[in-house]
Amino acid sequence: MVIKMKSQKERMLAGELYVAQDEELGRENKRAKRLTRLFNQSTEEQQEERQRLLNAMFKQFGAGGYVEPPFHTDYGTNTVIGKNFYANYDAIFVDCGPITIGDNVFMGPRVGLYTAGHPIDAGIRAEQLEYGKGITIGDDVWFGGNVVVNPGVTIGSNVVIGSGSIVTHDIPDNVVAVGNPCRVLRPITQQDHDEWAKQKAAYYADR
Ligand SMILES: CC(=O)SCCNC(=O)CCNC(=O)[C@H](O)C(C)(C)COP(=O)(O)OP(=O)(O)OC[C@H]1O[C@@H](n2cnc3c(N)ncnc32)[C@H](O)[C@@H]1OP(=O)(O)O
Repeated sequence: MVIKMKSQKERMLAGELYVAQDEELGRENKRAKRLTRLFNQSTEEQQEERQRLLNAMFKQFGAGGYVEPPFHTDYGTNTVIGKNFYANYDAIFVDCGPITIGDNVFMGPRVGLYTAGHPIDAGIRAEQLEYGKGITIGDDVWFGGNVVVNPGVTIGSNVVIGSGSIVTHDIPDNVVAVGNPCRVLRPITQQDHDEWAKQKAAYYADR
């Protein structure tokens, strides 16, 4: 009987300890570095080229999406992004674990999705063993600037995460959440809808 050893990539995506100094992972990391370098060096006149690079970079990049350079990611191939995505400058997606982002997600500048973790034990950490835990984000989420999302976190749908938040635990649907550690500030209600519908009506009446 032949017992197939799991690859470091398989271990990584399964959330198990793995070693990143590996041929397959090195190749995929190099590919991401090349694509992000080309993307980050592109100009505002090269929108078609930017879209091509974004489509090549991620496992899936939904229609109508845009990323403002500079952008950085470890692999890109472990990240699935829904429709109408927007990330402002300096987003960093460390996708050692899978990153899944729904539709209509907006990110302010300097948002970090960090799936990677290293052992708390210093001796084992120095042996280069590490792990990734996936991050999942629902539909209709707006992140303020400088938000950090930690490994293993799930954020629901129809959520606003305030600027500067460090999201260490799951966040449910239909809330504004803020702070370090990020906690639910309040629900998003019909009153929010009515207030913003009033402002929208005033905008269109004024054009
Ligand atoms: C796609 C892009 O490029 S976006 C551009 C970047 N923009 C940003 O980063 C702005 C993000 N906006 C925010 O963080 C806003 O504060 C929002 C949307 C979370 C505000 O939500 P609101 O429900 O209107 O909250 P409001 O401003 O009334 O504040 C309520 C309380 O929460 C606190 N609070 C609001 N935002 C934050 C925050 N980011 N971190 C910590 N506390 C906060 C307020 O201080 C206030 O506390 P208090 O009651 O003790 O005074």
